[in-house]
Amino acid sequence: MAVKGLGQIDQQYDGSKLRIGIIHARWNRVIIDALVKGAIERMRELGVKEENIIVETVPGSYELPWGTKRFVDRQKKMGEPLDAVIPIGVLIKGSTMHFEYISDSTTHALMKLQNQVQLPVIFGLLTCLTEEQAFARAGIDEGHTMHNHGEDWGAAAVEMSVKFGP
Ligand SMILES: O=Nc1c(NC[C@H](O)[C@H](O)[C@H](O)CO)[nH]c(=O)[nH]c1=O
Repeated sequence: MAVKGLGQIDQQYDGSKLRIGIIHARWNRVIIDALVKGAIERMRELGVKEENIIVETVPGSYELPWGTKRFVDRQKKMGEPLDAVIPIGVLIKGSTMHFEYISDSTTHALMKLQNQVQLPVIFGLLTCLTEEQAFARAGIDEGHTMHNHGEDWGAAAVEMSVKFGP
């Protein structure tokens, strides 16, 4: 069994009554698309209906906190409230401190957002030092050395919604 990662799901939660949002950044798009696909596939396996998985995008990871808040508010206003939301972004270290500042500020903002929106906000931010690390965590590196972390995020969204929903 994998030492790291979600390992065994402790039980199959029924996602058939859930509506879950995914909001993803558009930087590092090939990796993003694999993560989003993994999250959707896992949620579909857990019974979440295709029409109840709503996908939105923002320019980059730094826009995820504000975009997520407005996304949740908009869905509520439309009468189609979300049970959980999965912000997804891929930050890859460059030659400046940009990576550190966005990673740290966005992580804290997403954590705090849960209390503001009173919903599970799943942590879907990959903060990688190299492209290889990012490809591996999206399950699309040469040797498929790791599972697609998007699957974990989809499973976490369903579990948190079912266990701790209203
Ligand atoms: O710089 N690298 C990255 C990045 N920068 C853009 C930033 O998130 C934001 O969109 C702009 O600063 C405008 O506010 N956004 C990412 O998602 N991944 C990166 O690796």
